[in-house]
Amino acid sequence: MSTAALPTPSDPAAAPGTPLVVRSVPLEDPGPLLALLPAGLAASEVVSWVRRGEGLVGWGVAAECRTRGPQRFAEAQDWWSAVAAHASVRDEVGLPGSGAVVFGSFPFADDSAEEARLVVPAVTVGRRGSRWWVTTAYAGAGASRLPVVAPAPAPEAPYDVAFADGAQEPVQWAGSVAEAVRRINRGDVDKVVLARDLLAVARRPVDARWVLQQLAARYDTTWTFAVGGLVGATPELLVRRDQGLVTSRVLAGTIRRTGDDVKDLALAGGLARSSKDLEEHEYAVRSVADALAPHCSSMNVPESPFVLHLSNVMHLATDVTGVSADAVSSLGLAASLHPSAAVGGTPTAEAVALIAELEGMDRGRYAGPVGWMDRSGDGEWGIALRCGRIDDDDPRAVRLYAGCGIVAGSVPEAEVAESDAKLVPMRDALTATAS
Ligand SMILES: C=C(O[C@@H]1C=C(C(=O)O)C=C[C@H]1O)C(=O)O
Repeated sequence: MSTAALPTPSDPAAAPGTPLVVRSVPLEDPGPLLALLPAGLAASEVVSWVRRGEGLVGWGVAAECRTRGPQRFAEAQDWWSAVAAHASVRDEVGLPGSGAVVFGSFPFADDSAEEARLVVPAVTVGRRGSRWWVTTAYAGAGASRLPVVAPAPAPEAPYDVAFADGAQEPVQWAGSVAEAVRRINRGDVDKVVLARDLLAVARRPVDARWVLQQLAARYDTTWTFAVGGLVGATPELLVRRDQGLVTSRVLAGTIRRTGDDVKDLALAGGLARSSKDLEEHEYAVRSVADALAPHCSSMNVPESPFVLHLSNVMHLATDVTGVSADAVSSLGLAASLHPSAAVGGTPTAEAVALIAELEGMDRGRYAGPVGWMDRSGDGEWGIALRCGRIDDDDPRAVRLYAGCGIVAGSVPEAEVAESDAKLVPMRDALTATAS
């Protein structure tokens, strides 16, 4: 694990490990959250967790931690507990997300070459309902200067983007799906989620702010996130812990939209009755309910799913809720839920091994938990889906990912089409032009 409390403009000489000084104050409405992100930042300096105009955005780095391997969640938790315990916090707002807050994004696999990224931004702006605030964080002594919080110049569209196949071409990936179906029929696993990647390369660095704004405008029921250069809009909330209430939105079972509302309504009805999709969904709900049960005193697991409509696809969805029965943080809950059967499979260990065998790629932080947490451990963690990773070293390059739950009844060509539909949000965000 490498940790560092990086210098900020207010304290250029801050030494690693210096306690953080954090202050939150109320703000007048400064304009849409995503419009406040300053221009000229590296993608890795931008954080976002925004849904329907509410949530958090941040920039700069007051403290950060990187870690990898099977202990990545525990190490991240230990680092944040120590940072939070030593921080000097003055919170004049007192809402979820005010005060000291950390953002994080974790690799899917224990053996990923990618690191988990934890960051406490130098500046965080939050909105909950009609209340706004700004939080500053810096390492070391020195006077806190309140930053200017105002809409920044609009980002430019990515320039001349070309797409190339990733680890497997669609035909090859269809072969991997067919092999997964054979393994399921042989009894190796009940369900496995297979993903594919795509490489987008622009002629100029991609501005994370552009991607975030495009995604938020089109997918208003999703959480628009950015942490450590991973940018996307996920419809799936792995877990929220908010003052003792635990919530998870489980998705599994998907159908593409046609764009014709009448047809889509009929398709939604078909999805809600499809035994293949209901089976796939049931595995995902079970895996979440089983993982949360030890941490909850009472739970509500609805018997049948509802259909969640997004602009590109519709999903079977179930909101599981519970009352927290222990002190496990939202990150601890996310760690015990990961990987749920929505992105891994059933049984978990066998499915994860099959993913490593058949996908032929490192998922990086795709399909891993992404979100934020405060000092009390409350926070929100989504599953990093419908996303891309802007390359740290070459910000013209973005790797996109999408996956599909495979069960006995899956048809390879249909899964290729479903994965294409799941790539649409990021593809569109990268190829849209300024209006
Ligand atoms: C794996 C992805 O999505 C997951 C798989 C789904 C499915 O197979 O129906 C639906 C929602 C997500 O839980 C993805 O978007 O990459």
